[in-house]
Amino acid sequence: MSKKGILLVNLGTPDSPSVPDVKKYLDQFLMDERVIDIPKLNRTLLVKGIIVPFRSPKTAKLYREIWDKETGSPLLYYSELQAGMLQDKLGDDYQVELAMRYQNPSVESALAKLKAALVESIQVIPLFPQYASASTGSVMQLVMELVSKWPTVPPISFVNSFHDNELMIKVFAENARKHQVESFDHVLFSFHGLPERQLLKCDHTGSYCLKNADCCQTFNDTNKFCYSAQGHDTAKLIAKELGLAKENYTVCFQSRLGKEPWVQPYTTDVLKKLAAEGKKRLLVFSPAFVADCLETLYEITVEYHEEFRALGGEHVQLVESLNDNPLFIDALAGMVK
Ligand SMILES: C=CC1=C(C)c2cc3[nH]c(cc4nc(cc5[nH]c(cc1n2)c(C)c5CCC(=O)O)C(CCC(=O)O)=C4C)c(C)c3C=C
Ligand SMILES: [Fe+2]
Ligand SMILES: [Fe+2]
Repeated sequence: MSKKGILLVNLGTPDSPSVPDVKKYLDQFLMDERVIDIPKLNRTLLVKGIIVPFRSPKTAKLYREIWDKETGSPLLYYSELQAGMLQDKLGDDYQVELAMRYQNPSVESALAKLKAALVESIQVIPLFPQYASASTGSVMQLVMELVSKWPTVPPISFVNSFHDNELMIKVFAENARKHQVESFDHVLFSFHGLPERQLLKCDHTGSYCLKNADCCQTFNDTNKFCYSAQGHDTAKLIAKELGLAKENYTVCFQSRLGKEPWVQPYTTDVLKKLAAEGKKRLLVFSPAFVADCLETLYEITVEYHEEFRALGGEHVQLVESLNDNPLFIDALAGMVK
């Protein structure tokens, strides 16, 4: 009997923390028309002429800080564990493959394995809880481009987002409890940032998102594909699970690239505000990711910690990501049709 194919796709990571490998990774990532969504000539000049040559040595240094001698990139390591655990959970009726949108294992190679196994259908689960054109949308586009060229196109389906998945919310809350939430002065939900332009593009009405200060803070039928609205909802659900009052947490956005406005408030501005208010200890969730990666293990754990201390704060504590938590694997299994 033929199997059902499951394709898990995360963002991607360089093959090694060397400058040439980081260059290759950033080049492929930032040349994606959904990531730097400007005309191709401008994108090429910006990415190949400025960002890749100047950013790669700096980014390679950061990757060296988080690279494990035995297991390599944390993002790839946890993604492989997740795929293996999901395969074990689903059993022989399924074939689970892992791919990275950028670099390796490539989406093309993972799809080729499913094709060779003559799977009867493919379900794609982009490993991003909140939908963004630059992440989920990009995975969907690439998979559709590749599969559309096959002589037999199998039944194919996509998970669009899972920002409110109950088991996922429980795992984030469970991971936070390990740090005694009540011992912190304030809690941050720091999401990966996104250019405001990309948020506006995903506003189907063309007249809702960013039209007033709190338009994305409530999740509703009009903004259900909005990355910011989904993020606020994820934060609200985790806060509810922990019994956190509204005044004790803040949703913010990190990792801005370039000079254009990105979704706000920026995490660095929130750190400044909280330090000025005399807050000393912060607990920080990063619920845009399902696995620890450069953005959590370096940007939050090292950079924001140091930044906050320099401002008079004492400690920034990261809440571990979903990683290899069996409940998260149950969550993934629950998404499988
Ligand atoms: C939530 C998922 C992600 C979205 C949406 C996203 C958008 C986005 N990212 C950049 C630029 C960079 N991101 C980088 C690292 C990075 N980004 C994500 C996820 C999302 N990005 C992850 C999981 C990681 C870490 C990967 C790892 O190996 O651990 C980087 C590289 C690091 C650096 O040089 O700072 C860049 C660059 C843009 C421009 C963008 C949306 C337009
Ligand atoms: Fe990113
Ligand atoms: Fe919005």
